[in-house]
Amino acid sequence: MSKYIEEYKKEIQKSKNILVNKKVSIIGIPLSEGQDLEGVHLACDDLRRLGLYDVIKSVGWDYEDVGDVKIEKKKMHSNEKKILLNGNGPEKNDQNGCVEYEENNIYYNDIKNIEVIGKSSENIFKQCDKELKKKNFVLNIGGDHSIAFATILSSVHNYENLKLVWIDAHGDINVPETSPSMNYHGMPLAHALNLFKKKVPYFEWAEKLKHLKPENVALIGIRDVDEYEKIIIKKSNIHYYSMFDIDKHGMYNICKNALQKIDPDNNSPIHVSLDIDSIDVLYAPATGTLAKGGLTYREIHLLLKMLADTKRVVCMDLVEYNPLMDVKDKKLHCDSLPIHADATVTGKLCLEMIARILGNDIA
Ligand SMILES: NC(=[NH2+])NCCC[C@H](N)C(=O)O
Repeated sequence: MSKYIEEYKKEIQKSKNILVNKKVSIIGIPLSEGQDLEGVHLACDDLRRLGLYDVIKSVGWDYEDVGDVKIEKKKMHSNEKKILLNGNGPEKNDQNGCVEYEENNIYYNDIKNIEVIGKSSENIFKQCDKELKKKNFVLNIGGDHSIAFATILSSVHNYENLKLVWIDAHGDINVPETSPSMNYHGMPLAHALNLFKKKVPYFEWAEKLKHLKPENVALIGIRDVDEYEKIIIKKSNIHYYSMFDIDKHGMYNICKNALQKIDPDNNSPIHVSLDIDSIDVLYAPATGTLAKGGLTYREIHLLLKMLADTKRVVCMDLVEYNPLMDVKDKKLHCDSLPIHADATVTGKLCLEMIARILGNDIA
């Protein structure tokens, strides 16, 4: 065995996860209002059906499924236009008990479905906070990437010095002024970094909470980034690694470098936010914003294994899997996890990745 591999193995043997119990809290978050397609809200139930519990048990972990977070429905407002057209502070309640936002420049008024997202995010934050306090490994199954604002703030709230590894084809770091779609799932990283210039309706609950610091963030896998997003990424002081960087240096070196940058002392808790669209269409066809040239099966597994080897991952989001878009898979000889025989391609990959972040090794 080469010296390289021996050294790596020695290094990881030293560490032990003292941060979490060997128990996974599963939180289903069927929020799909951050983007335009139907189906992403079905992911958590789909993974439960395909063998989520057996997979977790088979890699030596216990689990507690706390069910799905309540997704708030949009209320009927007495003056609907007022709420969407004006972006103004919560001034008064209408007869349905709804907050109205009156005209001024304090609030963003045009982010799509922001009432549902803002109110549901408060529920996500609370549920996540409760599970993190149990010192379990918290697994948040989306839903679209909108869920990450609340899950990350919850991790930041519970773990001092939290580091974030965001794995994605996209930056998700648009601010409303630069967003081409006005879909919130393209903005949660910017929001968590507190880059928004105005307030966001229905997110008042988060205003006093600690936000992320850019030096604690590594963004890995980007390849479909909007014009202005590129500028935001460069100016923001986060550490970022595009597919070109991965091609050039290899995933092993990229992961080592990213961890070294965000956590030079190797002792901080890590939150992983994993968007399924980081992975190539070939291995993960079931997602709404597909981008060619993504991570290979080997690369994503290597990355997750190396993160698991830190023994400091305390929370993971798995987002943007849309079961309605998935395709049939065939059983292979090497399939060893207890995954249901009718699992589809992306669904099966999601379960394999969950096994990997919990420390299950590929031979
Ligand atoms: N989480 C995702 N899939 N994000 C895709 C974002 C696409 C685009 N950049 C936007 O802001 O609308």
